[in-house]
Amino acid sequence: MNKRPTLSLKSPAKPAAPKKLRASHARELKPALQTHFQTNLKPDSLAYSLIGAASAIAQVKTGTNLPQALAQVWARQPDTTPQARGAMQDIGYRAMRQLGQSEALITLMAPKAPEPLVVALLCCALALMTAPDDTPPYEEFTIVDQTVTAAGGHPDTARAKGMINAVLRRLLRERKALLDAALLQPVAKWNYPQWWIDAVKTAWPQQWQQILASGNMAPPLTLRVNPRQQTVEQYLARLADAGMTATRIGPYAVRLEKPVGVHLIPGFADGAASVQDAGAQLAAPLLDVQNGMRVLDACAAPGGKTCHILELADADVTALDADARRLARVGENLDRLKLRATLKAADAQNNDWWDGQPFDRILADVPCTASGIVRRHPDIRWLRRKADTLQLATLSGKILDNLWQMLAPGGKLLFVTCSLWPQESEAQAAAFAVRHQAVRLDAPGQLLPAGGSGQDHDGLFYALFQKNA
Ligand SMILES: C[S@@+](CC[C@H](N)C(=O)[O-])C[C@H]1O[C@@H](n2cnc3c(N)ncnc32)[C@H](O)[C@@H]1O
Repeated sequence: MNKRPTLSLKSPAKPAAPKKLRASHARELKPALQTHFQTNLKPDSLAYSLIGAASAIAQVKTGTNLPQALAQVWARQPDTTPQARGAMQDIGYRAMRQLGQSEALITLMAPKAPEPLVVALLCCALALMTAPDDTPPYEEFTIVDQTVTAAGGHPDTARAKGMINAVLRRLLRERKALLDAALLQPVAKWNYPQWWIDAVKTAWPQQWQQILASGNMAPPLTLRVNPRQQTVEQYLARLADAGMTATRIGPYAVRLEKPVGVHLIPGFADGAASVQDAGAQLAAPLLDVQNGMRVLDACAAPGGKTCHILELADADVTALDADARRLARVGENLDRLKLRATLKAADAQNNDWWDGQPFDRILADVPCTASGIVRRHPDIRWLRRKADTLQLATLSGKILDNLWQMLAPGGKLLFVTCSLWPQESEAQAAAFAVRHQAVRLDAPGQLLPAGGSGQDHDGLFYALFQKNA
């Protein structure tokens, strides 16, 4: 894998002066009024999925992450079928990827700023009607009709039925003019907050457009084949027998042509394969763990890299995470793969949990802004604030300093982030090397996100250090 994936870039278009949002539209959205309302819409209707997705989007606008917001909707509506969950998830993720454009369209068309759930419902409908590949997943008139039905099925949106109908029908009539006007604003064109666009331009002046665009693509389903159970070739044959087309894109990485639910992945329940991005699969081999070594995975949950380390070597692994609930998922993943590690719920900034025995290898996959994995988590860009970068870089610096004392002479520490911001990644690594006179070994450095038929991975950063013997 190249250090810095290079892709051909078009020269940036001359930026047009952005149109100002009206003050009433620019204000922070209020939380949805009746978040506990249970709809009577039919669970197999698009209207049901639309109002569910809209409720989740309204919660994201108040600071909840999308998976959690969707889980809250499903908990409130226990009748939601697996198909409806899938549809809500799909609509919710599409809405997040196109939020900038949809909000700009609403500003252009709505007479005054609508209530939060109305905006969220419109964002869901507009994301379906303006699908980036020009193939709406439903007939456009069905989307309009079902959105109006959805609005009628919830007290926070019922009074806006007429306005919603008018807005969506106007989009059908005046699509090109409206989109041309909306896309003059960078936030609408790129679908990221302005500070995020500026930060990517500053950090990656040659690649910023490609980076922003790749963050808006739906991610592939990449699997990590468990070499304790079979070779990659054997697993590819198993996939082919199941009628699934897949390509090998890394030493253990296999990308499915069509993503499927985990329950449909051959051998998943028995640990034949796990879901993991191809870039994330570089960590365990880079750490170079040998049988019998003492290894610390200091920020382990949900355990993707812990499990990969144990698939490659019979090591004595301690998996640490500050979040006990997330740590439980490491245990579940280890059980599925029939692997063993010592789990500790503790803070990697402290050493009160440490028995004083040095580790031969330490993996520090530190908490970060996650700006490199936005194609998987399109809500992150709308939830993060600019100041988070500095706060998280300060925390990860403390974690790294604390872990260094636990490393045996001659041992290796792998520092990983899923960030695109140099403050969290290269600048952090360089400062760390100076503070501790750490030897820097060969590692990929910043991997910019890449998708498509060639390389395919998230945006990750790797720096490998060795302690003088
Ligand atoms: C990037 S995720 C780790 C992903 C994991 N290595 C994997 O591959 O599945 C970062 C993790 O750090 C944990 N974390 C945050 N602050 C921490 C701290 N002070 N000490 C230990 N873990 C922490 C979070 O709970 C989160 O699970």
